[in-house]
Amino acid sequence: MTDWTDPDAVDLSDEETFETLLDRAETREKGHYFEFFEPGDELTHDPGLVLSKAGSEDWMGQTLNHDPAYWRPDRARDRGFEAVPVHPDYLLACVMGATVEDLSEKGGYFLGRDDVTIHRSPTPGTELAVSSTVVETTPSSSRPEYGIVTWETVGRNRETGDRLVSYERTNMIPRREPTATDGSGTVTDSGDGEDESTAGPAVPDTLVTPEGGHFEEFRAALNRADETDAAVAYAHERGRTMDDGLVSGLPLSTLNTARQHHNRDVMTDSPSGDIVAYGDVTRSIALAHARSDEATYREWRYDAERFHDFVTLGDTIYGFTRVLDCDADAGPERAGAVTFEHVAYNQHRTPVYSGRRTALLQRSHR
Ligand SMILES: C/C(=C\C(=O)SCCNC(=O)CCNC(=O)[C@H](O)C(C)(C)COP(=O)(O)OP(=O)(O)OC[C@H]1O[C@@H](n2cnc3c(N)ncnc32)[C@H](O)[C@@H]1OP(=O)(O)O)C(=O)O
Repeated sequence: MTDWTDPDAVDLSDEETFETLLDRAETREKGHYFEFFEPGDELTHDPGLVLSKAGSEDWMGQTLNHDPAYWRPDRARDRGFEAVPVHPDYLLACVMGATVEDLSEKGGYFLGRDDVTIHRSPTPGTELAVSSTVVETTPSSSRPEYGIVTWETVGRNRETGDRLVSYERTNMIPRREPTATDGSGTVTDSGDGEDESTAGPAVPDTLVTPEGGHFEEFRAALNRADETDAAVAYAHERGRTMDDGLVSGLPLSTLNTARQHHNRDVMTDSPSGDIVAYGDVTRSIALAHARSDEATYREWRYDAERFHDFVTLGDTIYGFTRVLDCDADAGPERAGAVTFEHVAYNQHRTPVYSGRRTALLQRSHR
């Protein structure tokens, strides 16, 4: 009998031997298929990520979120923070990153996120405790190899138990067993008899741009638009091309093990055909473009976030913003709340992300 523990019993450097071995080997799987998730299940995510100054600054630098309140103590104090906090996009990515191994490492795409609230602004050194509850599981009617899963996730300060971030997120998750479906999707008839292909999209004739970045300038722009049946909407000049650091580096630095971002071999045979950018990186870049054209006081809430199309290496992400509402009474005296719809789009002008964001903007006279 061969002694298979003998190091010389098998030549692992021989291609044919190695291939035969690989064929026989069972692969120890990572992540979970759609069938694993049941509504009501609670999952505690093991990675106890510690938020770091270096991680936050790297995220900010790479995504063009160059707001000095998140690295300069004097500017942080001016903005009402007791100490320099980590950037909220980095915080959100760290909370989400810690969930990926349990929720989505099997390889589904991030489709959207709702009810995102930044409850607190933690400082570097804060250790995260992250948990999720399965909210809903639905078979996909158009893609029999996938199901749709929604989870509610909460990221807390492990030491104090305080909530830092919470949200509901939806992913396409591969099924272990594809379902029987015609896979055709449903073609619906609007029923009004109008030929939609020639009607053209409904857009305002006039788009108004705020004259500055403070709360009053956004409110004035909305008032101006209201008088002239226009919308307040504008594009941002900056663009950021997706390189390796953004597509693979940033997700891995926040413990996001989704293969979509770092395994080109597996992704060749997937709907995107290549690795894709982490949704939170794409989103953060579009928000950075928008923030660079406003006097942000605080990030607050996000809703109806949707990822419409793939972003791959070499794509360039631009930003477009529509202003939806201004609320002078929300927040402290020195700021007012503005609700935006932000769109990230690529070099072909294809929207890849859209989402609503409510932020507190500084008032100009305070
Ligand atoms: C983190 C992380 C992973 C990532 O970050 S992945 C990178 C970010 N995400 C993407 O790049 C995906 C971009 N999206 C797309 O390219 C397309 O949406 C996609 C995935 C190709 C699918 O396109 P389809 O045109 O085939 O289909 P739909 O977009 O209509 O959606 C497929 C089914 O999902 C349902 N659905 C979509 N959005 C939601 C939602 N927000 N909530 C609930 N359900 C949603 C939709 O109704 C379709 O259902 P069917 O029953 O009709 O199949 C990580 O790993 O975590």
